[in-house]
This record gives sequence, C-alpha cells and structure tokens, in this order.
Amino acid sequence: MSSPIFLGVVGVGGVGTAFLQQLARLPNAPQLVLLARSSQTLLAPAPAYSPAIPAADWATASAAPSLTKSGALKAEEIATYLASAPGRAILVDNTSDINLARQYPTFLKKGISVVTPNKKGFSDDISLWKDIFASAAQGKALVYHESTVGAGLPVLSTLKDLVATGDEVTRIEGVFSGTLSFLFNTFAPASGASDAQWSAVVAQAKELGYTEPDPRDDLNGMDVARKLTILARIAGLEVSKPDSFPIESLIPSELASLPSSADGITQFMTRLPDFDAEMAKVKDTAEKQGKVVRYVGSIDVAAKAVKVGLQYFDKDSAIAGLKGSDNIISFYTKRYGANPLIVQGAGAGGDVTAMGVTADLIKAVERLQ
Ligand SMILES: NC(=O)C1=CN([C@@H]2O[C@H](COP(=O)(O)OP(=O)(O)OC[C@H]3O[C@@H](n4cnc5c(N)ncnc54)[C@H](OP(=O)(O)O)[C@@H]3O)[C@@H](O)[C@H]2O)C=CC1
Ligand SMILES: N[C@@H](CC=O)C(=O)O
Ligand code: NA
Repeated sequence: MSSPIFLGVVGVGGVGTAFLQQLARLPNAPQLVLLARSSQTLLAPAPAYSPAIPAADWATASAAPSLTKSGALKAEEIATYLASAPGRAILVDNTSDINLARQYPTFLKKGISVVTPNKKGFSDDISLWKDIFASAAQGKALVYHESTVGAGLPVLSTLKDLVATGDEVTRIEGVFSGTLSFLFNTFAPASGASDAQWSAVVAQAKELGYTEPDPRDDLNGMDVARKLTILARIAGLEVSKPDSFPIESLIPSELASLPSSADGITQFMTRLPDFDAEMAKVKDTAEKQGKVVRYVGSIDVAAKAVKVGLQYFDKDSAIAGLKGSDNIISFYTKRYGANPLIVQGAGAGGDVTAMGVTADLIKAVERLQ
C-alpha cells in the first residue's frame, strides 16, 4: 500500500483556485492539510492531521469546527507543521511572494518537497537557486516548477530532457509572456485592424487573469526576464540575477515611481490611459515598415547573452501570427539543427497554469510514494 502524502497549499487566487479544482478531481490525491491565503490559514488539526480539508469545498468547510483556523503563519511555522505530518509532505506555493520563495530551503531541508508556478525564487540571486537545489538534495526532497515558464506548456521538462540526454542547446528564443502576447496580438494584430487602446487591453489582460498580481511586473519586462533567467540557468549559464542583462520596460517613465502597493496598482491603472498615444506611436512605426511589434526574448548560450525587449516582425512570421495569450518557444540545438524544437500554446491563465502545477504534483507524488 502506498504511504500517505500530506499537502500544504499557499495562495488561492486565479491559479490557486483552478489548482484546487483540479486537485479535487485527482484519484489518490494527497491529503490537503493546510490552506493559506495572505491573512488566513486553515489547518487539519495536529497530531492526527485529520480530517483533511476538502479541496473542492474548502470555503464552506472553513466554517466547520473540525478544522483549525489561524491568521497568517510564518513560513517557518508552516514548514514545522508540514514536517511533523505522519508521512512525506509537499508545499504548493501558488503566490508570487518572494519572501515565501526565499524560505524554500527551509522546507526542503526538512524533507518537504516544493511544487510551484512562482518564478521569484528560481530567478532571484543565483545563491538562492544553488541553495534551493542543495537543500533539496540534503532533505531528499523534490522541486518542480514547470509553470514558472510558459505556464502549463512543457517548456522546462523539454529543456531538461534536451540537456540530460546530452544535446547541446545553442539558442532559445520566442514570446515568453502570455500578457504581452495578448496585448500585442490584440492591440496590433498581424491581420485585420484594431482600434483598441493600449490601456484598455492591459485592463482586459488583468481581468482575464493573465497578468502578474501587479501588472507592472509584466509591463516592465521583469516577468520575461525572470523566465529567461530560469531557462538560461537550466541551460547551464550562471545568470547572477534577473536584471543582469538589459530589459526594455513598457512602463511610462512618469508612472515608474508609483508605490508597489495595492494603491499603487490602482493609481497605475487609472493613469495609464494618459499614455496610450506613446504605444500607438510604437505600433504606427512598425506599421509604416509593413510589420508588427512584439515583445520577445532570446538566450544565446555560446555568447552567454540574454536579450529582452520589443522587436518588429514580418506579418507572415510565426511570432506575428500568435493568437490570444499564446507563447512560442523555439529551442535550437545541435541535434535539431536548423529546424528548432518548438513549444507553442497558451502561456497564461488560471486553468492552464494550474495544469502545470497539478501535473508537477502528480510527478512528485509518484516519486515520493
Ligand atoms: N496567472 C497566470 O497566468 C500565471 C501565474 N503564474 C504564477 O502563479 C502565481 C499565482 O498567480 P495568480 O494566481 O495569478 O495570482 P493571484 O494574485 O490571483 O493570487 C495570489 C494568491 O496568493 C496569496 N498570497 C500572496 N502572498 C501570500 C502570502 N505571503 N501568504 C499566503 N498567501 C499569499 C493571495 O492571497 P489573498 O487571496 O489573501 O490575496 C492570493 O490568494 C504567481 O507566482 C504567478 O507568477 C505563473 C504562470 C502563469
Ligand atoms: N503574467 C505572466 C503569467 C505567466 O507566467 C504572463 O503573462 O506570462
Ligand atoms: Na511550463
């Protein structure tokens, strides 16, 4: 008989909610014993760690006296609780919190595996990257983070397979942001015309759950830079931090110093329409050359060069023709020669991102049992 696995989930936003729905439908799902959002935590009472929290109906169940309720717990407290469960434990981090990500080594050293779509930890200073994987080895714990690049698309697993089987990856390039893909595909489509205003499309991307919790993290290019940092590291480059290469920002300079608080987000979204003419000019410049503008990234492995920013593309190119929030990621390798291995599909959205998290969870459970 397989041994029980205990699950702690932090973050119940767009991705977290879709993840819980998928978890509820899994046969042999691990037992959900902790569920946290920013100010509340729901726990299965220790020492039995039973009853578990029903993933499909956690909101209703949170009123039940059989579950323990608490305010926000510190990461160390969550780690201690999960490490004391009567079986192996997994943390699923569905937040974008850098402070929680910086605590992954604490979890991993205690033998708690980590599954997450949160890019922050894997793209922070290289010392954290090294600490995460050294701590996983020390605690015999697992780390899965497929949805940190290309949402649920098999991007990291593909790159890891290429590297592990001895192929030589020479270049990785494409569209790595679901939000920026949606913005440019809608604002400046390759076929047909659009009179959409840039700020209105940004608001739509936020509404659809494509953006980061703070949409400025998409517009300033940092989200793409973080993804390229992760890919470059897996490809073998020691990228020291996510801003160690030039990143083109689409944030108007006048709005760059707004606070990073919830109020700062509101002010940014309110004032963005004042700058629609700037993005219209960028679109027109491309149009005059018979092209469209897109936000792309590339990693030249031999030259150790990472680039992130706007580029003009012919209207009949694959990148210009992307639809919706699609990403396209091309891997150029020695084996694949001149025709790259290409991964393409939706690169943002709760359901597709949660699919990557749930698939990672299934892999972790299979290896832990
Ligand atoms: N959305 C997408 O398309 C994709 C997202 N991702 C990544 O997935 C993660 C989640 O994104 P998304 O669901 O869109 O974000 P949301 O803003 O919708 O949800 C974030 C959740 O995290 C909770 N949270 C934040 N900080 C903490 C904390 N310190 N402790 C406990 N809970 C916390 C929030 O709590 P509260 O409910 O109380 O506010 C909220 O429930 C991010 O890292 C993002 O980069 C990756 C690929 C695609
Ligand atoms: N905000 C991100 C979400 C996925 O990583 C994006 O738009 O790509
Ligand atoms: Na992915």
